[in-house]
Formats: sequence, C-alpha cells, structure tokens
Amino acid sequence: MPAPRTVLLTGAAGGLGTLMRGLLPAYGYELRLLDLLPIDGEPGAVTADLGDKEALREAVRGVDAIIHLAGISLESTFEKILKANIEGTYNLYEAAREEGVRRIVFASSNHAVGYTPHPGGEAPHAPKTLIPIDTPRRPDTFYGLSKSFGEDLAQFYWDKHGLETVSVRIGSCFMEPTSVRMLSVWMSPGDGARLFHAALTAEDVEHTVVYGSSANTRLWWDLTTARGLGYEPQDDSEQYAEKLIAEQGELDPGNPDHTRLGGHFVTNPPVWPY
Ligand SMILES: NC(=O)C1=CN([C@@H]2O[C@H](COP(=O)(O)OP(=O)(O)OC[C@H]3O[C@@H](n4cnc5c(N)ncnc54)[C@H](O)[C@@H]3O)[C@@H](O)[C@H]2O)C=CC1
Ligand SMILES: O=C(O)[C@H]1OC(=O)[C@H](O)[C@@H](O)[C@@H]1O
Repeated sequence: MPAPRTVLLTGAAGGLGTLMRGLLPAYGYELRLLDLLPIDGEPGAVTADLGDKEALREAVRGVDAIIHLAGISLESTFEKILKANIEGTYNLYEAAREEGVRRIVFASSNHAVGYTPHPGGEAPHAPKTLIPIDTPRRPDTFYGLSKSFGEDLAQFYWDKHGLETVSVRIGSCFMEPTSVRMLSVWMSPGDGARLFHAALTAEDVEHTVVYGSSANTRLWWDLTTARGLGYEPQDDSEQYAEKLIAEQGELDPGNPDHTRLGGHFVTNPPVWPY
C-alpha cells in the first residue's frame, strides 16, 4: 500500500485530536478534520455526528486512511455508548468500505481489558510479566465494552472486506501523567504521533491490535506488536514518578482502585458530561 497522505481525523476537537492535529502534519500528512463540535481556528473542519451517514460518506471520500478518535471517551449510559461508539463506529466503517478507504487506525482503549487483575509480582507498579496483547478481553465499563466491539468490528471488516485496521489500546495520552497509575500506562503525545504514524505506514497490517504506551519504566503492557509496526517509543514517565508518588503514594495492591488494570474505571468510572 502506498504511504497515506490524506488522513481523516475524527474526534479532532477532543484532547487527543488536538494533540495529533499539532503533531501529525510534521510527518507529511494532510489532515481532514471531523467532530461533533466546531473546532476553533479550523473553518474547514467537518462538523458532523457519527450518526450522520451521508456526512460520513462525504468526509471519507478521497482520503487514504482514517484515524478514528471520535466518540464517548469515558463511561456513560449504554444507550449513549451504543449510539456514539458502537453504531457510530459501524457507520464510519461502512462509509470507509463504500468509498474504498484501505486503512483505519482505531482508538481502542486499555479499558477493553480493564477488569484484568493486576499481575502483581515483586513490585506491583512494575510487574515481571507484561500483559500480552492476546490476553482475554475483560471490559471494565460500557465504554470498554464498546472498544471491545470496535476491535471485533475491525477484525470482521478485514476478514469480510479487506479493510485494514490497527486497533490501538491507548493507555493515557496526555501532556503529562497525572496519577501514579498513569506512570504505567502513559503515552506521551510525541510517542502517540510516532505510533499513529507507524500504524498508518506499516505494510500488511490486516487487523493488528497493539497497546499504546511510552517506554515507561513501570510499563504494564507488552509493546511487541506495536514495535512490530515500526514504533519506537522515545519517552518514559519515570521523570514524573517522584513528584506523583510523593503526592499520592505508591500503588497499593490492597486498594480496590489498584487491583485491576482499569484502575478507578472499575470502581468509580469518570462519567461523560453530556
Ligand atoms: N486520551 C486518552 O488517553 C485515551 C483516549 N482513548 C480514545 O481516544 C479517543 C480520543 O480520546 P480523547 O481525545 O481523550 O477524548 P475526548 O473526549 O477529548 O474527544 C472525543 C471527541 O469525540 C467527539 N465526539 C463524541 N461523540 C461524537 C459523535 N457522536 N460524533 C462525532 N464526534 C463525536 C467529541 O466532540 C470530542 O471532541 C476516544 O475514542 C477515546 O476513547 C482511549 C484510551 C485513552
Ligand atoms: O485509562 C486512562 O487513563 C484513559 O483511558 C481512556 O480510555 C479514557 O478515554 C481516558 O480519558 C483515560 O484517561
């Protein structure tokens, strides 16, 4: 497949979308932007709901690839998750299939495996055994369940229609980690752009599932499949460890918020505001 140049970025108004709008053009991509919300300073962005099939079809027409970030990124009611994340992702895949788009990079989440018990080990923050990519999925929320569905949808569209996907189980992609848990799952924005670029350009990905994190000292995930795409993480959250641990304490295997990989999404998930 020739390297994609024109890429549709859905969810472009959001946190990760804003970071990637800043970083991906340096890799030579021409971004087309889509979100439910208008984007300041981007009059050419498409303002559309993932429920609007016609708008999606028009938005994907002529692009080489799609990075699909749009949707509810926290916990919500099943009905809202169904509409935005499950039906919305299906609508996007159908539009891509109809318009002949060859590859999608799908923003999955660590919360697709959030109920997995922390593997423990000598130091709970840095297990001896990294979580393999083929660990059974155990969503921790309706949100995580929708990401699990998205990964199955991606596999189905590869098997049935030859539409390729890299599903990225993103840990936490923000400017800086803000919790002790994030020391293990953080993906720096720079590494996020490196991983999306690798996912857009690797040959013959079929449907590949990867964890998306930086090369953290306290990493939980096995990054082998991500590295297999050519991803070489450059960052490590450890520089933030001393400050965060002084403020919040070490992860405590006796604390219900810390015993499962999804952390507080398992016990008290943050709720989508609208
Ligand atoms: N930021 C992170 O650390 C992680 C993000 N992810 C996933 O990455 C994606 C982006 O995450 P964030 O930027 O943090 O989330 P965000 O909540 O900041 O952005 C999501 C964007 O999607 C848009 N959106 C929501 N429903 C829509 C609909 N029906 N139609 C069109 N647009 C819609 C929102 O307006 C928003 O701009 C999400 O799919 C999220 O689940 C996964 C794991 C971690
Ligand atoms: O686990 C985490 O930290 C992240 O996981 C996600 O899937 C959410 O979209 C993001 O808002 C969280 O911060």
